[in-house]
Amino acid sequence: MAKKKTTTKKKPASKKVSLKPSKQNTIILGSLLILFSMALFFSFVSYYFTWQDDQSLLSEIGNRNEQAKNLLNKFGAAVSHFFVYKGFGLASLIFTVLLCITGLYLFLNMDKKGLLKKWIWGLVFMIWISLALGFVAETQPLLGGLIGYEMNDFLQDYTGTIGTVLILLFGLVFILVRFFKLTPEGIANVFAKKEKSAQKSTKSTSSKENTEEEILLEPEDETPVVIDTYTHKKDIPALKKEEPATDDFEVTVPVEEEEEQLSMEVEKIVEEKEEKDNIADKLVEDFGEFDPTLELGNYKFPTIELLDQHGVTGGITINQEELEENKNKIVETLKNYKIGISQIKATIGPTVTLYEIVPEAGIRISKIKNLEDDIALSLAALGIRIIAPIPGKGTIGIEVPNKNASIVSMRSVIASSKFQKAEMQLPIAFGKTISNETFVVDLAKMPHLLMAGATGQGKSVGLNAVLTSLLYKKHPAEVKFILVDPKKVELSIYNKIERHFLAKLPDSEEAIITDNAKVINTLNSLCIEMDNRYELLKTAMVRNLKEYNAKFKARKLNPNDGHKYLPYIVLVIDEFADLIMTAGKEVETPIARLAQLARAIGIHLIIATQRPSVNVITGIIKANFPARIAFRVTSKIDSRTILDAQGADQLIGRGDMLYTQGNDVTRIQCAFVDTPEVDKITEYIGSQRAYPQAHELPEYSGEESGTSIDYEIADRDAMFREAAEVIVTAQQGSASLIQRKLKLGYNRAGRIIDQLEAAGIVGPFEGSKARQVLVSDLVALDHLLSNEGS
Ligand SMILES: Nc1ncnc2c1ncn2[C@@H]1O[C@H](COP(=O)(O)OP(=O)(O)OP(=O)(O)O)[C@@H](O)[C@H]1O
Repeated sequence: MAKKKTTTKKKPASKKVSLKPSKQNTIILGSLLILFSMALFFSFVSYYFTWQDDQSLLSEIGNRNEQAKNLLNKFGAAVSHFFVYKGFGLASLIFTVLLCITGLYLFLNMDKKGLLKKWIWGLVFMIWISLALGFVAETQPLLGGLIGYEMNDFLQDYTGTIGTVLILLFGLVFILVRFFKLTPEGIANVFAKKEKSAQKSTKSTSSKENTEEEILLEPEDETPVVIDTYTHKKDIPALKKEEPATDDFEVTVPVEEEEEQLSMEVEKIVEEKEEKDNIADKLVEDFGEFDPTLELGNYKFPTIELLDQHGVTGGITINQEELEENKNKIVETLKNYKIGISQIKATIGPTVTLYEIVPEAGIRISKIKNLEDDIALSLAALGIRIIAPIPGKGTIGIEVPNKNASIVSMRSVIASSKFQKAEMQLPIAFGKTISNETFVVDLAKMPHLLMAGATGQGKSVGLNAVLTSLLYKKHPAEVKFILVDPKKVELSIYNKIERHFLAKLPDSEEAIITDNAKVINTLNSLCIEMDNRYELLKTAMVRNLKEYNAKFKARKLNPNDGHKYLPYIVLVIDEFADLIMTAGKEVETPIARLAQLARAIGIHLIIATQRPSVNVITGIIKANFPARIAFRVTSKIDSRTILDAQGADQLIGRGDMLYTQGNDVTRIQCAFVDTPEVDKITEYIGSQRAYPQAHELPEYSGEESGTSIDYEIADRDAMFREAAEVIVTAQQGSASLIQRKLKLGYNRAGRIIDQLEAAGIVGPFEGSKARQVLVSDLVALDHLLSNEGS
């Protein structure tokens, strides 16, 4: 089984300081309230019988020798005096009921949503009852209490007796309508029902009488007698059947139906709540939503100051002369070929200026397209690209490189509001488009990216731009990188963020993979991770990682069932051609598999190559990488291989690139981020508190270690014997165990495992599972090894 790491699981969610009382405390508080309400109830009730006796005692409440008659003695007399006499009178009993209900809610830990409503209604009742009693029993202050008396007095002074009665009536109507949900129709229905039932009873008595009559008439006949009353042929049964006594049915049946309809009552449906959701709600209520970033709660995102401005402070400087000159040259060249222009417009970008022309009516577009080289010649400029027509605009675009291209700094695109406000899962700021807009795309939507271009045209800078964008937007808990760098130097700067952002195989020492053999293991391990994640998604009944994580955050997935917060995994392969050349199918198959299936579970691939030939970017790779970036290439064929369109051969290099995600091709100037800047960012992140180790991928021992080679006994490792003993004692055939126990490197431990297999001590390689140990104990091992020599 794949080793499951539970770094996220360990997060002590309960660490969060909660101001809410604990469950025990609410139970205690609940029971206290219930008992207190009972005490009040008994006090109030007995106060009505003892108040006169206890009246004099109230002034000497502190005197221990005096005894009150109230059931709860002086306490009862005092609180009752306060609540009943000075308060709401008889209605104070409602207060004790409310207290008791509140206590029950707390004691049984019930959903407190309805409680507030009960209190509000309780208060309304108390006020109304005490006012009503204050009004009808003005001379009995104990019934309405001081509040009822005063309210009544106040109302009488201002509205008179009739006004007070009307106000009381309004209160009553309000209570009946809002609390008891009574409506005039409802009342009418009740009356109608009563009338009907009265009618029914009279009818049944009258019909009883009828039947009695009939019975009297025909005492021995049990068949419907009504027919007989009409036909008077009671003794001919055949006639009874022939004559459909329709009149009789009409009279008797419909009346009953009508009665049924009128008295129908619709019962309210009580919706059942899902048990699981309830628990989740409660957990969220108690601890808040699960926060994956909690373990590195103090993590600070890199600041914008770490990035350089590269000498660009303002926008692009426009050279009017150059603009005018280029415009004239374009118009002239076209005129030479008898192409008239009715309109021309220029859009200045960071590296190229787009001249949009509207040709005169009747000019063929293909004619202009064919003049690409002629225009380039007359402008004496490289990298002219003609877009005829510009999709969706009805114009023809001629892109002419600026004489002084301005650098698009990473700082400017990171600081742009478009990137800062991007509500994307994995936002990437690539650079700026030809119209100087920041170009931001979501890697999660791509869902995989292919970058190609001749050497030295800005691929590595492009990769750094992608990684930097993610570092600026994502917390270490949310995304993990797997970096493959056969060139060994390009991505090594990211070593510093190993324990924050990188993921690696459990046994590998280096987080950045430079060895092609290890790439195969990593890819296969990623496939295992993919399968595991799909399994988790399936049990969670969600369709993608976003939904899964949202459900996990809402505490609807139980970590004890293996659920955990799943970070995005971005696999970056810097030199893909090199990998395909050395490993071929072995890497192509897992890459294709990942590319086909991994989008839903948050694994995204970015592969870069400087050799965009068809044997590197094969059909199967291309089919699964709809998002592609082409930096400058040397031939039209290469451009076609990457983009399925030409144009990349006409780029000017230095980060000038074409991006496509399906049909449209967008020209972008890639943002420039230099190695020292990346160094500063990784240093900034790396110096902060990190996870104990890099994110671990599922264990996958490469198949190459499984090929059983016949090792000579003499060639065995010096630690062979110790390793065999460790394996046999633990009865677990894994290289990592040897590594840990004997403190060996991964490669050496792997070799020893091979030798153990050759010696018949462990079984063959079994994918992600540990190998079987074939020797049961140390005695058997001793026996086996001593017999080998002979
Ligand atoms: N976006 C850019 N803006 C300005 N200059 C750039 C940009 N991208 C690249 N350059 C220039 O081009 C040089 C080469 O870039 P980079 O190292 O990215 O090329 P590469 O395609 O990765 O080459 P290789 O394949 O050999 O690694 C950089 O040192 C830089 O001077």
